[in-house]
Amino acid sequence: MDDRSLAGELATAAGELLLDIRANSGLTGRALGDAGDRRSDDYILGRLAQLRPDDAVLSEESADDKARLIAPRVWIVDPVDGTREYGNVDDAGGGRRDWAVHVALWSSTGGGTLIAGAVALPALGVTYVDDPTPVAPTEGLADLPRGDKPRVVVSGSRPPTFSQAVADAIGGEVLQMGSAGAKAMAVVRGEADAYVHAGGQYEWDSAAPVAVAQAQGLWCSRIDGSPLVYNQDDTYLPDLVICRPELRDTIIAVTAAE
Ligand SMILES: Nc1ncnc2c1ncn2[C@@H]1O[C@H](COP(=O)(O)O)[C@@H](OP(=O)(O)O)[C@H]1O
Ligand SMILES: [Mg+2]
Repeated sequence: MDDRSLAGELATAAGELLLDIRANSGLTGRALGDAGDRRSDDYILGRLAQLRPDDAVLSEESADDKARLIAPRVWIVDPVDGTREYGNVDDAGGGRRDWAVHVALWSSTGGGTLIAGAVALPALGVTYVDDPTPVAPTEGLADLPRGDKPRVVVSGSRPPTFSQAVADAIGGEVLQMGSAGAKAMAVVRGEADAYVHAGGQYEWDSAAPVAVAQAQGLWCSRIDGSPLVYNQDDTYLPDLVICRPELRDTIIAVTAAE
């Protein structure tokens, strides 16, 4: 199986596991988030060990083996992105939909680049991979259908200070949503036009979403316009912009000034 298909299959299967735990474990909140993180991590890393035994792995939920710094190929995994939203479950076993599973593959070729990625949105039953085939505009992740105004999606719990300034610059509005993967896929799905973040994040929060968004021709960078660089010793990668390419200059003029 090629790397893209494997990324997609692992993210999808981990998402199904997470839905099952959410519906049947009786857990909620933090305990559900912890159980989901652990089970999804065990599943994805177990499968990678079987199917790609020579590759290194960086995962939010496993100890960081620094052997990855000299490895030619590194899988960058977030077993549950939007853990807080995943744990937010209602009595019917449903709940919030803005959480994701991230599986990306980094290669040292050409100075280091993302060569595959998949973002599953299990609560919506969809998985996006780094495929250039255009994604048809799709509603269903945002609570409200979009109107005429461009939309900027930001963190619900830690929105950047410049959120409104970015929205004003493009004549748009701010929409809060959980999960970096869900927000990036909201841009891929056409439910939003830009995702901006600042103030803290790690490589696993953005690697797979960026691999998918880049394949769709979206602009992805740090808020100062510089490239996002992965598989670093320090995995802290605190800010990003993912947007429609025609909005890039206007948005980065605002975010770079912060
Ligand atoms: N200031 C910050 N510092 C560290 N991580 C942050 C952060 N803001 C957001 N994140 C991480 O980015 C992901 C998306 O956050 P948000 O939903 O707020 O947009 C979450 O990942 P996890 O759910 O995998 O922990 C969250 O922990
Ligand atoms: Mg995350």
